[in-house]
Amino acid sequence: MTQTTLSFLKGHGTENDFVIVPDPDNAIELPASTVAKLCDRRAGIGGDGVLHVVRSAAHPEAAHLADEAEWFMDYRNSDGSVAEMCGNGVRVFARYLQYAGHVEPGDLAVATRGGVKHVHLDKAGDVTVSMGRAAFPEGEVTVSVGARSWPARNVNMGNPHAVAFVESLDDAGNLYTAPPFSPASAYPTGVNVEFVVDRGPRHVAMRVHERGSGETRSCGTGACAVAVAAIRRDGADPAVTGEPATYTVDLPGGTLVITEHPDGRIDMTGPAVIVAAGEFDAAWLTETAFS
Ligand SMILES: N[C@H](CCC[C@H](N)C(=O)O)C(=O)O
Repeated sequence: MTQTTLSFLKGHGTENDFVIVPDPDNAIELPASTVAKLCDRRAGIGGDGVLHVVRSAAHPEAAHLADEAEWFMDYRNSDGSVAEMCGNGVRVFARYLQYAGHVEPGDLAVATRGGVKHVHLDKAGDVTVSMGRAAFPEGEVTVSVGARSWPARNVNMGNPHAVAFVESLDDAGNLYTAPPFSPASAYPTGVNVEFVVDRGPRHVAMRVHERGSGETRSCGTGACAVAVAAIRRDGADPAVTGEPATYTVDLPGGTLVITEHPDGRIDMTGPAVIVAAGEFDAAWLTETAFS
């Protein structure tokens, strides 16, 4: 019996890693169970999420964006859930498009569930994504670890974030489970929770428990949420000062540089690496058990 294989690649941005599934015509079914299999670090390929690479015109959620962005990043968390946006994912997605010869280095647009993102891609080195503007939903929220709780800043980067400033990153505990938040109504579809400490002027460090993936080594939208929360805590809001504010965000997997402009636009700059390319057995993908 001839085996049918499907291509995949592995990539990461500050060690937030992804299984890349090229599928220009949107022909590969990716239910949550299949995504979880691909992301399983023992029985599968392993990753914090899947970047399903589809031409915008071939995907019902992106066809309306096809004139603006030829490619759609159909992002999934490692538990199979769908998220509106993945900042590290967009950088790796752009690097894949270059690796596959679909784009030349320079400026390109990527369609996402959080809208079209504009990317600047050099031949090698860092990638810059224009992440759009942060929103600050009303209402106080708190996050907890064990018996301790902290007030958190509610920030939306297309996806939801709760940003808590703490004394030590150890205060976050082991982050094996999602930190409880209150009120429950604040995040009806769950939330990415960031714990932040200061490292110096306009320099912070963070850990994150990501919705749908658990603790990751890095979160691009989370780094943006942390930066805009710190900018406002520090009285450096560019809409008030008229000056852009640039913050360095250290994560367990690397460093991202976030700039907020007076008009609210946020740029994120960081690495994006294609690690490997391979093929997996299509039959394995559809088997129900982790045999
Ligand atoms: N887990 C996130 C999506 C991935 C975000 C993160 N990997 C990034 O780089 O922004 C969510 O469910 O909203």
